[in-house]
Amino acid sequence: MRVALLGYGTVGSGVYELIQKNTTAVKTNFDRKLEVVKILVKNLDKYKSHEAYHLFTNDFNDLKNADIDIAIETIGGISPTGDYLKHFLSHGIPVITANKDLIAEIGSELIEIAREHNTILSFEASVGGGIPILKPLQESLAGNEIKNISAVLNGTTNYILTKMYEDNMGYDEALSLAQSMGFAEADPTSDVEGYDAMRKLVILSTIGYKKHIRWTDLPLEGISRVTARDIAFAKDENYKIKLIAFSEDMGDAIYGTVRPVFITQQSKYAKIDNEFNAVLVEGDAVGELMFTGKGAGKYPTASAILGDLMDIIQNKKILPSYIYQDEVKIIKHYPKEAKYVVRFQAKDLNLLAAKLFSLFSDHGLKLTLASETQSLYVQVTESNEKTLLEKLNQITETFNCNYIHYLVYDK
Ligand SMILES: NC(=O)C1=CN([C@@H]2O[C@H](COP(=O)(O)OP(=O)(O)OC[C@H]3O[C@@H](n4cnc5c(N)ncnc54)[C@H](OP(=O)(O)O)[C@@H]3O)[C@@H](O)[C@H]2O)C=CC1
Ligand SMILES: N[C@@H](CC=O)C(=O)O
Ligand code: NA
Repeated sequence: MRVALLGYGTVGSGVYELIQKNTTAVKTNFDRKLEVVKILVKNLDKYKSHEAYHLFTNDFNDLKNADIDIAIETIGGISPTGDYLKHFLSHGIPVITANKDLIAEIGSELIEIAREHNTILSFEASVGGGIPILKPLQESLAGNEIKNISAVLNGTTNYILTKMYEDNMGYDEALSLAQSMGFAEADPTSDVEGYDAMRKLVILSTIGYKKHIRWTDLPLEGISRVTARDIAFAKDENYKIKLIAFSEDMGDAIYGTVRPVFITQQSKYAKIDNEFNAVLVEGDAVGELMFTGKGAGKYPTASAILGDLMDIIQNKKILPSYIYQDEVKIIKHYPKEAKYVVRFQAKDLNLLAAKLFSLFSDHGLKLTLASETQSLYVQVTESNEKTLLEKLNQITETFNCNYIHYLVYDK
């Protein structure tokens, strides 16, 4: 089995090492010889002292002209990667990718090309890093109607929030650390603004509900507006803040979101820290299942790619059920009554507090003043998100202030 490796960064180098490590086992167990025959990178000079320098190239034509049985893509991004993948698939060559950006954007098109050319596209590494989740969702849970999916899906932001909470580390320092450990995307905006988690949620939801959702259609908030003071407030009140991805199939519509939420210490996510991810799936037959493990990093991600590789070696030909269907109706607000924490920043906090009491007369409010940051934290009991936002917007019109509202997530 002649493997072409596209990309040799955090994930690609991990894949290369794991292939070397498993060559004997693959020979013994499957009677196949695994061999990396080409490695595509951008900057060839970086690899001059690599023991396998002769395999490296920065010219895709070298891969086109080589005799290749499997392509593994760990470059990332949409272009030129999308064209590379189309080339392999349209020549009947199986492709494994860790690229969630590409799958969320053109996964359906790529799978159609694979189907037409009787080959495979697999992408277990694209969601939840090392956690086996796509295969269990599609194959092991095939007898279930999937009701909802909720998850911590981004290692970088979970790492940042953990370090800010546990060690009082600053946001920038925590992000730099996550980058140095290879968790973050080339452009970490994808991580911190929630795009990465949203793309993963959409991949999970498309496979789980068999309804395609565009990742740009769902409401999204990352962690860039979460302050150290918010985290301190959460700690004082016995909560934690997590970036949660959540979707629910409501029959004729889908609710889906990525947003920072408050969770209690009893939450299933309370101990999912650092680069760990967790995916909670509810099926009508099986009930709730939780999958957890390292969602980012060199070896966990390479592990998922090796899993896909073993399936291809064994000639398993199950394509992910990642297909476009009719337009799906999207619900924009959280569909259940819930508690919220709102943080306001305003000049006159006393006047703001008075206005809040008059507006929320029917709800138990708990107010906490944080005058050192000119903020007021307001805990609102059972509320409908749409109504809550109408009231909050009324306040921002009256006062010169801004706010962030956190759902208190009950899983
Ligand atoms: N890091 C992680 O924990 C995880 C990453 N992923 C996904 O895996 C993929 C790779 O991520 P990661 O390994 O972290 O990224 P890196 O930035 O560490 O590595 C990217 C690699 O791709 C090469 N490359 C970049 N652009 C080109 C190009 N135009 N042509 C040829 N080669 C190119 C780079 O070459 P050079 O070395 O010369 O610069 C480098 O070797 C992404 O899709 C990411 O989202 C998925 C799960 C987890
Ligand atoms: N940047 C991603 C890497 C894995 O997908 C993350 O932090 O989770
Ligand atoms: Na995975």
